[in-house]
Amino acid sequence: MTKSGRPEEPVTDRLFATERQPEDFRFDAAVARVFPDMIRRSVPGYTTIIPMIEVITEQYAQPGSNCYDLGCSLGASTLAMRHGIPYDDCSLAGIDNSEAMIERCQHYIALDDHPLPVSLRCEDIQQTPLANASVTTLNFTLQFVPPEARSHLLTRIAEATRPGGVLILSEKIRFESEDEQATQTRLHHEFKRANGYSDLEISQKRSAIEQVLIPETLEAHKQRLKAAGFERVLVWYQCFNFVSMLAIKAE
Ligand SMILES: Nc1ncnc2c1ncn2[C@@H]1O[C@H](C[S@+](CC[C@H]([NH3+])C(=O)[O-])CC(=O)[O-])[C@@H](O)[C@H]1O
Ligand SMILES: O=C(O)C(=O)Cc1ccccc1
Repeated sequence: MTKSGRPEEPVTDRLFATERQPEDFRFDAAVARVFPDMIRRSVPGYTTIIPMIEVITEQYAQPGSNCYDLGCSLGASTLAMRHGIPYDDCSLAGIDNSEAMIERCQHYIALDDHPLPVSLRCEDIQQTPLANASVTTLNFTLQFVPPEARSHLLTRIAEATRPGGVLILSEKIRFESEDEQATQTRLHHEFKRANGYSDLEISQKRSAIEQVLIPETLEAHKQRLKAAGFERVLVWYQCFNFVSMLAIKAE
């Protein structure tokens, strides 16, 4: 933070640039500090998905409902939702279990001059209470929840969602076909290289996230969302192995 309590100017992600001891990736203070740069240079489509979350929120928010951003990090998706909600009687909550993220997120929310209040909670999304929801966002967060806990969370979200409400679910995915998996992974790595990451950075980050970020197939996501209680699931964005889905509750 600067002396004025504002987050400093964008910081370049060099966390994996020098040789490190293997250690699982965590959303700690070092990651929170470089996060805007890291996610923009690492996730193909992130800079398109954020403004589209605003567009989708505007379409599906319902008056008098609650909107949730689960795994809000520094609040990029939260702010997109805030700007999309066209009613002043909606509530918006951003939830993340990383203290470092929530602390910095408070500053970004405060810097955004907008009348809709945002409540930030440092909580595990697997336990956080959800009710009367119209739009819920999981923008690259479900992938960090243990696979065996994903159905329970999605069922809680579906049950808390009003008729006609939605879940925006963005995920890194894997592919059934070994060939496609190899090609899409290579293209993702080329995207990272084009954004200035070295081979060492790419390979050390890959090892660090291996046990932490568990991708599933698009088919597995679709089936589980339907079993959880969503009527329709569509893919509205894909770039390489990164997709965003819209899961819609029956009217
Ligand atoms: N169980 C959990 N409970 C709460 N938070 C969690 C949990 N597991 C992980 N997180 C949080 O989920 C966030 C995932 S980042 C989201 C980007 C954001 N949505 C964006 O649009 O900028 C995506 C990425 O880094 O690829 C991190 O802040 C974790 O602390
Ligand atoms: O960097 C990667 O290779 C990813 O798959 C995306 C990512 C982005 C931010 C934190 C963890 C993983």
